Amino acid sequence: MIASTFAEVLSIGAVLPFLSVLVKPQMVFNHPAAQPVISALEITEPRGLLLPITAFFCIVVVGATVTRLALMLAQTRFGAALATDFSIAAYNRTLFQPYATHVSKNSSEVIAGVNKAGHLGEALVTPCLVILSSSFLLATILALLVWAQPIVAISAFGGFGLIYAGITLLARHRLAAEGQVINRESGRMIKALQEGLGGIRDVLIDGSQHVYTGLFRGSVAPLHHSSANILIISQSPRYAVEGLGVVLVAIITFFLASRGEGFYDAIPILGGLVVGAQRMLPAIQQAYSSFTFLRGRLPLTADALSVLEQPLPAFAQQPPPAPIPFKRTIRLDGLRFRYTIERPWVLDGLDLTIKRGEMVGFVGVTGAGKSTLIDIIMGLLEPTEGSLLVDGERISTDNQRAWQAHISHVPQAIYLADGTIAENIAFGVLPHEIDFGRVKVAARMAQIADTIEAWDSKYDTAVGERGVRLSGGQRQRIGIARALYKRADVIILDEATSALDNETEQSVMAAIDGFGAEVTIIMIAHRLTSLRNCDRLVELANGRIERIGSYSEIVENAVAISGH
Ligand SMILES: Nc1ncnc2c1ncn2[C@@H]1O[C@H](COP(=O)(O)OP(=O)(O)OP(=O)(O)O)[C@@H](O)[C@H]1O
Repeated sequence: MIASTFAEVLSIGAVLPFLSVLVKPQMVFNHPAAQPVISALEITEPRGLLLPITAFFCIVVVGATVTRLALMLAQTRFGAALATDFSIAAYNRTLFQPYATHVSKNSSEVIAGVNKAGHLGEALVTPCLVILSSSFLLATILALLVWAQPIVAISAFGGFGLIYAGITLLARHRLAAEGQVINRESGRMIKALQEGLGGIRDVLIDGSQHVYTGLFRGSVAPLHHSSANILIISQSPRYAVEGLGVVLVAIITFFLASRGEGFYDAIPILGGLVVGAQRMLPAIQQAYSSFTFLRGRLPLTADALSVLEQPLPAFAQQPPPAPIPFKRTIRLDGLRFRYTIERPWVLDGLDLTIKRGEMVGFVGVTGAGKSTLIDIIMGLLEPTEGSLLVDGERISTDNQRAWQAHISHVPQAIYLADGTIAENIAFGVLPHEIDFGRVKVAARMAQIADTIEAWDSKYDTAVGERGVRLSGGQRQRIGIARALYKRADVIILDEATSALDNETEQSVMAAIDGFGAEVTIIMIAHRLTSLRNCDRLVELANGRIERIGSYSEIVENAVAISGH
């Protein structure tokens, strides 16, 4: 920045001797400061100065241009590097938020937050850098011009400054309002996109494309309108100032030329002013437009900073912890849970002990709290009151990671990544670290190996984005194979076999049951027959344990439990 400013100032300063040599060569030839150059270059007459001074002037101008370019490059690269860091930090911090935070937010809100953080570079850092470097350059050039021609410089640039200050003052409320619109509508735009594309099957069947296009238009139109307004506010003074600049040069020329020393004497000063203005006006404009951009993106910046301020738990910076010992029991002790203080208790005083190696099924009518309970057992949600104990040790934020290292979770809806079958079974493992032997064993146990091995590319077959090429039952078996690949000793199945036919379900369950006393299995299933291999069934009702018994004991009441 200093080098660029120095080069700019030098190029403006070089105008004076250059034009002086053109109009008053004799005076420069006799000037004491020119003597060392004259004797070094062995110049004998005034006109001989023309070539060296022209060359010097050109070199200085080229040098100034190159340093300006270098400064612009450095600023842009720096902004881009920071934007990358901000995006990664925002995504990382968001991923590390507790599950309770995630369930309390709309996913489009979360995506919009991470997205906004990615724009921090262009909305905050680059404008600040531009304002800083432009102000430094402006102050230096102005000091030089004031030193050379105080009255002319102050009146000319004071006029320009007043125009910018006036417009800034007038437009400040408008800018703030447009900034609010941009911030609000950029979030809504993501929401409209997500809802339309997320529910594409229903959109196609219902023919409701125009509804979602309308929603999208409702946010995109004000978003672009406000961005355009900010652009107009930031660009409009340029035209006024450019026009005024020409008028000012004409007036100053008139006064300098009519001062008596004649027009020729005024040319070097005028040249200096014109070059000074040519450098200063873009710098003022840049600083001003960066300021308006910064001002207009202030609400967005505030939102983005709040994403970056999300706390990182201590374990985020530590290597994965070793699993805590689990040899005997998982115990729920006076467990109560509610999502927020305003909401009713979902679980209201549960006491239960699950022995290692046991297969326990949870049943209960819809909304009874089964999913909430397994989220607590998995250490995703913290009990509001009471505790979850593993071998007598209370699970809290400090050791939840070490407990989760034991667990594999198979949800009803399996998320499939856009990768190969092997990558989806060894989910979260880098491709070069996948143990293919283990992938095959897991696939065989999940009753999906025959299907996969019948495909041309076998385990390297690509799964389309979100697994559209697989049937519901195939997806569930991939999910089960994924849990088996992890070789966890606690497997939690949440409606994980609902899309399988009875026969496949029984083969999968028999394979899982075959793990014996090493593996503890906790299951939820609406179809009671899915739970027939369980050692015990626990029936939840109104947030409490209604009954505990064997499959045959509970199944007598099957109709009442399932609510069907
Ligand atoms: N994120 C949440 N925020 C607030 N309340 C919730 C949330 N998730 C679930 N609930 C409420 O908690 C209660 C228990 O829900 P939960 O999903 O645990 O029941 P469930 O027995 O698993 O039901 P289902 O069999 O339908 O899956 C319900 O009343 C539900 O409305």
